[in-house]
Amino acid sequence: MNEPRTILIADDDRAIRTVLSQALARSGYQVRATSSAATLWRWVEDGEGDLVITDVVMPDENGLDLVPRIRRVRPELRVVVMSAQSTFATAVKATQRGAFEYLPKPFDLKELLGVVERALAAPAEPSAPAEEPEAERLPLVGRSAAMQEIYRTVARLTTTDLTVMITGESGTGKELVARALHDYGKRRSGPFVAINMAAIPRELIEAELFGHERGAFTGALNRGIGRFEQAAGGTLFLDEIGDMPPEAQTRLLRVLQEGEFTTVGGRQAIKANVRIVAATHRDLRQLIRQGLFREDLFYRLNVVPIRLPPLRERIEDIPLLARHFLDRARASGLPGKQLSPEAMEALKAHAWPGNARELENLMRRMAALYPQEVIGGDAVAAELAEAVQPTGPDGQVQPATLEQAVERHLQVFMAAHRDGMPIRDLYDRVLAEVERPLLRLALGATRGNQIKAAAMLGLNRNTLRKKIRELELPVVRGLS
Ligand SMILES: Nc1ncnc2c1ncn2[C@@H]1O[C@H](COP(=O)(O)OP(=O)(O)OP(=O)(O)O)[C@@H](O)[C@H]1O
Repeated sequence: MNEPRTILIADDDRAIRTVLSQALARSGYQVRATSSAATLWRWVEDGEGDLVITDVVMPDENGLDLVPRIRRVRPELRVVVMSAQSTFATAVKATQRGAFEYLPKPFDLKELLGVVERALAAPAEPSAPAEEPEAERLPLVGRSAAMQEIYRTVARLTTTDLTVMITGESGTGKELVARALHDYGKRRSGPFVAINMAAIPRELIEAELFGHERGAFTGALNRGIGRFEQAAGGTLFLDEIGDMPPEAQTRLLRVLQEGEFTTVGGRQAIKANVRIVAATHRDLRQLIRQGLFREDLFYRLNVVPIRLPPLRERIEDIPLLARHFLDRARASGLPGKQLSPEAMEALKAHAWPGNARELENLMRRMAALYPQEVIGGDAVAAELAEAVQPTGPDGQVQPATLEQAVERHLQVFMAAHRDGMPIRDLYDRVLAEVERPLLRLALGATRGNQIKAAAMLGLNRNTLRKKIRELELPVVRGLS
């Protein structure tokens, strides 16, 4: 039988040491656990252990500082870093200093066991810790679970050249993530070149991307260098890839398959030397179904998908982001401002259809225009109420979905009651607000036929009757 593998754990939290030790022992590993970085270091120097799991903040030393030292004396020894300080900086530092994996706390034990298994099975590769870019001033802000997952993915991708597809609504930070992938990746000394498919006339996209020869089309007076060539040695960011015209898609697919391209009107193949990061706010799978996007190109681009969640799905990030944007506004010369707790609540209650960009714009506007140093809740509520809402061709406000429409109404309602009477029975009242028009419309569509209306709604007939009574809906006689 194989010798059991030994895992060294360093964490100053006794509960975590116990939980980890028990779980690992149950899985057949030998475990040694300590609360201090110094003891861990001694074990490592003595040649003990097959894997290290270490916390970041320990009383005597920072676990992240240990990682490169461990990698230097024991290059074969894998290190897993876990941290409650779940910022982008920690994830990037851990990876760049040579950690095998980074796990934000709290983590799932099953996930940890999976990581341990992978770490022990991975072939030993001596790695020189990369020289570190300044990780403290990292641009990505937010500590929600969703953002932590993104930090981990981005951190892992800094050591590869894999193609990445970033999806997310407008303003969620797609370009920022693309830049982070470049700035902290292997190609950071090369150029970062961005091209937005939606911003360039369709007939010029191929020439923009691949360059053109003199006389290739009307107006091509000289040879033009394309973005592929400009980005050589660096990263090419293809923004709004869903808007790429079909011919350009075919050409791009060929480049991805063959690793080389020709300019428009040219014949000589040029080697492509770019890392591709693509982004879109559109649903590419739907575009594929509609025949507007090539499925084979999608699979070539979607090697590592990163989905950026809308801001309303990570409300806990709003305070951090709001402060970050106010700090940035101050750094750019605007007066420094703070947000009152009520202002913060008002920000958290907003639906942010424009995501982080909308929040950034609001913070800049308030920093520039609001006279007091502390911004109050009323001021934020007033600004948000005035925020431009998406309008249709007839100038009517058009919330994108029923959920958004309901949310918007509820926000106004809540804001109006913030300082006044306590709200009661909200749940029933809101449901009644939705039920009333729903039943009215179903009855209208079936010309008052309750049997048909019940079938349409998927309700039992008696339930529908009861609801009609409760909601005091008018019954159209003679038709049911
Ligand atoms: N997590 C974040 N931390 C800090 N700033 C952010 C974050 N997310 C977005 N921002 C800021 O919000 C603004 C919009 O981000 P960005 O331009 O990257 O969005 P996008 O998804 O590419 O938008 P679009 O699809 O409209 O091009 C930028 O100024 C960016 O710096």
